[in-house]
Amino acid sequence: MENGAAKPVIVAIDGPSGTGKSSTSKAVAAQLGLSYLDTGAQYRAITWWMVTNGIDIDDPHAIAAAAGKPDIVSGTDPANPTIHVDGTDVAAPIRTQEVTSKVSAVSAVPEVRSRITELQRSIAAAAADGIVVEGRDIGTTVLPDADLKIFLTASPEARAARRSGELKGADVNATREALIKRDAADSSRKTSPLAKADDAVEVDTTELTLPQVIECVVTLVEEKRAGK
Ligand SMILES: Nc1ncnc2c1ncn2[C@@H]1O[C@H](COP(=O)(O)OP(=O)(O)O)[C@@H](O)[C@H]1O
Ligand SMILES: Nc1ccn([C@@H]2O[C@H](COP(=O)(O)OP(=O)(O)O)[C@@H](O)[C@H]2O)c(=O)n1
Repeated sequence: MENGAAKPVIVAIDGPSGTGKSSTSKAVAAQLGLSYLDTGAQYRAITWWMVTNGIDIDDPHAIAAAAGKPDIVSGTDPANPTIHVDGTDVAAPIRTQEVTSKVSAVSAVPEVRSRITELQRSIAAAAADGIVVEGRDIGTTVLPDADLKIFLTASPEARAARRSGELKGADVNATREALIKRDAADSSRKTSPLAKADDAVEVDTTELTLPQVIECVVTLVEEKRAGK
């Protein structure tokens, strides 16, 4: 692209839980003036709706039949990301232990994935200045033509320590076991599992501070933009 208005840049950031996807993506988007989409919040929101409406989480047919019902709206300002279901602000209830323990089962259902994937693609297409989209299958399935794909990793110990620091007083071992179980479910599902895209840049954040990870990703985006 010639000098002038920059082409919208699409950045995909994937990886397991606690690797720093949300914190990194929000900060990178804010620094570069891009939109931000937390796709995990969308899967949590549809899971919250299923739980609230008494759908049997152990019955994939019941989940599939209901997948089209909730209206899920994501706000993409990195300074104030929002998530609403049928007009209700669900930012807090989607983070409960109950939703966290059920989200992998709901998000494994193909009808749920196709519904949410379509929503994600339309949000990305509407982002005039570009967007940072974080999740599990963004580089592989949702936005395979993204300008830059990052795959964040970290040791299970580091991830559990970060998460239990957030859930004040949570036992690190129990948190670690729950993370490992959720990663295994997310990585082994048939439809669009958690996976690194072949052309993604892998960044191991175990020994890095959050500002170091942010700087690394900002530099990679700027290099991509300069190379266009
Ligand atoms: N490199 C890092 N070093 C230390 N703590 C981090 C790092 N990256 C993220 N964190 C912290 O770990 C927690 C989980 O990060 P988050 O961005 O929510 O991860 P994810 O979205 O991958 O689950 C947050 O409290 C965040 O501040
Ligand atoms: N693109 C995505 C994002 C999340 N998910 C699902 O949603 C769950 C919650 O994602 P999240 O990003 O909020 O999880 P945390 O890493 O923040 O704990 C994951 O464990 C996956 O089951 C998915 O299937 N695909």
